[in-house]
Amino acid sequence: MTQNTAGPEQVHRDVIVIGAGQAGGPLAGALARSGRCVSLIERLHVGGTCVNEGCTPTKTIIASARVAHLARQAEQYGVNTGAVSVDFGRVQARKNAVVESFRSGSVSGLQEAGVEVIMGHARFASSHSVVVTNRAGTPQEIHAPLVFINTGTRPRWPDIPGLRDCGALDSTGLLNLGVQPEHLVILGGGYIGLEFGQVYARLGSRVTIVEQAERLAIKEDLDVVAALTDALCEDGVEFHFGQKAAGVRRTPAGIELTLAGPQGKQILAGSHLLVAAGRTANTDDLNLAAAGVETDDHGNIVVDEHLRTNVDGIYALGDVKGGPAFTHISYDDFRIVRDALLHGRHRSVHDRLVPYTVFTDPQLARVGLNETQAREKGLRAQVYTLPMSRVARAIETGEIRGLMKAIVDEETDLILGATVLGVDGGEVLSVLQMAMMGGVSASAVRDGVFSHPTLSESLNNLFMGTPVSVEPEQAAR
Ligand SMILES: Cc1cc2nc3c(=O)[nH]c(=O)nc-3n(C[C@H](O)[C@H](O)[C@H](O)COP(=O)(O)OP(=O)(O)OC[C@H]3O[C@@H](n4cnc5c(N)ncnc54)[C@H](O)[C@@H]3O)c2cc1C
Ligand SMILES: NC(=O)c1ccc[n+]([C@@H]2O[C@H](COP(=O)([O-])OP(=O)(O)OC[C@H]3O[C@@H](n4cnc5c(N)ncnc54)[C@H](O)[C@@H]3O)[C@@H](O)[C@H]2O)c1
Repeated sequence: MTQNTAGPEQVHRDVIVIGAGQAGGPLAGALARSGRCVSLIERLHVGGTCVNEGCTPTKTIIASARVAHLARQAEQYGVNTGAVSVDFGRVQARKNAVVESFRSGSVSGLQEAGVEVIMGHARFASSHSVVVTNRAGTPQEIHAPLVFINTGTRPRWPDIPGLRDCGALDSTGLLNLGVQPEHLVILGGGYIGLEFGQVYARLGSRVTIVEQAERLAIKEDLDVVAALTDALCEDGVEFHFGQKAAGVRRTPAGIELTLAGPQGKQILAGSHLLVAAGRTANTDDLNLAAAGVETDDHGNIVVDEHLRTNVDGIYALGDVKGGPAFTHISYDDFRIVRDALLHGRHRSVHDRLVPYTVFTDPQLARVGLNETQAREKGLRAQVYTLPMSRVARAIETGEIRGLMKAIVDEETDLILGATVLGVDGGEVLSVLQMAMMGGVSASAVRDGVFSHPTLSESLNNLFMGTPVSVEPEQAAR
């Protein structure tokens, strides 16, 4: 239904979805297929961060970097390759082709479902209306009783003198850079810093990561962090821990970062600077005040366990609610909302496990509790550990870096959490996660029959080992 008034054209729909990310696109499709009239507003690319500048492009170039790495190791396997060189243009072209195919798949899925996709930037005009100027320059005010916000996040640029003017890149900028950096300096040793750091080191760049914390991955157990740090150093990544950038400036050769740490000031020069210091919710430009939607001190939208904001009929899904910022979580947010609205099933965000995998090599994958957390909680638990150097499959394939750990409840023998730092760690972790989801005990996994020689088969060995109790003096359950 369309009305002509002064100002923007007034349009009425059943549903507005803002942002075509990992929740917004599937939700718009599901609601349209259920017969609702749905407008999906997206300002840049359908598919959002994951498809266009996140998971898909990074995992595609990680694959190229892994091939370069293996080719350099070829001699150890008795294979001669000659000198290994990287054609950076072809690496980028392969990545772009995969991104394009995923993106166009998302677009055609929405078209088939009958979703009206409007390419433009949405702003709230009231609690249940949104103004958008589409790419043809036509302003519209769209009204709907249901509004879903899936606007995601963007890179956070720390407030460092000179940072904005020195030609630094964020992850999106680096993915689009046509040349391979000679010396990539990375500010931040989190997910993005580590994945990009190893990629570029393996492609042939010099890489230096500056991390303000005293070590990597502060949420992880110390033995896991030490093994990950060693693996990355072995691949040529250099680290500066406990250092803050006090300033940065552009030089004829690239950039120069002034670091301030316990040892005083230090200058670090590089050809390019990647800012990988976290991300900020895309809420500041939504005019949320007009809708009355509440945000927290960081600008994240506040939601309840069913993803409802404080305003009736407005939901927020994905990273914009402050994380956990993963594609699988955003997609599950979609399923929670879809099931509540279309199938009358009301699941809470608290009912799910939140696994994650850092796609370094070895991958760092984790679900549930680690040893440190079990100790902090004073749980009566056992810790099982198996180095990858004792996994038959890893020895055969020559990829023995890392370790597996599992935390098991002393009383029930159920798995409370696991960390796998190893080749294909994310896949092995999923086996342990399935055991957690199904209430399968550690003894049952120990005695399970798995194909030989797979990485998963080594879970027999993990639970055959002698466990260590989480420090008994702190056990208080
Ligand atoms: C480099 C990188 C690598 C990553 N790798 C992984 C990985 O391996 N695994 C993993 O699980 N996660 C990964 N992530 C995180 C993952 O990409 C996000 O968690 C995921 O995309 C979920 O995002 P979302 O659905 O909340 O929104 P997004 O995918 O961010 O989509 C939000 C969309 O909203 C649009 N938008 C914003 N504001 C407006 C507005 N006002 N009007 C209209 N449109 C708007 C944006 O253009 C965007 O398309 C990675 C992220 C990055 C940056
Ligand atoms: N494989 C994956 O699942 C994957 C991959 C990439 C990104 N992501 C998601 O994207 C999010 C953002 O990634 P990210 O790496 O930007 O953030 P992050 O929060 O993972 O890491 C940021 C790091 O930068 C450091 N830092 C912050 N300010 C700094 C400064 N001024 N100087 C030096 N160090 C500084 C922090 O201490 C932290 O270690 C992640 O939290 C994750 O949810 C997931």
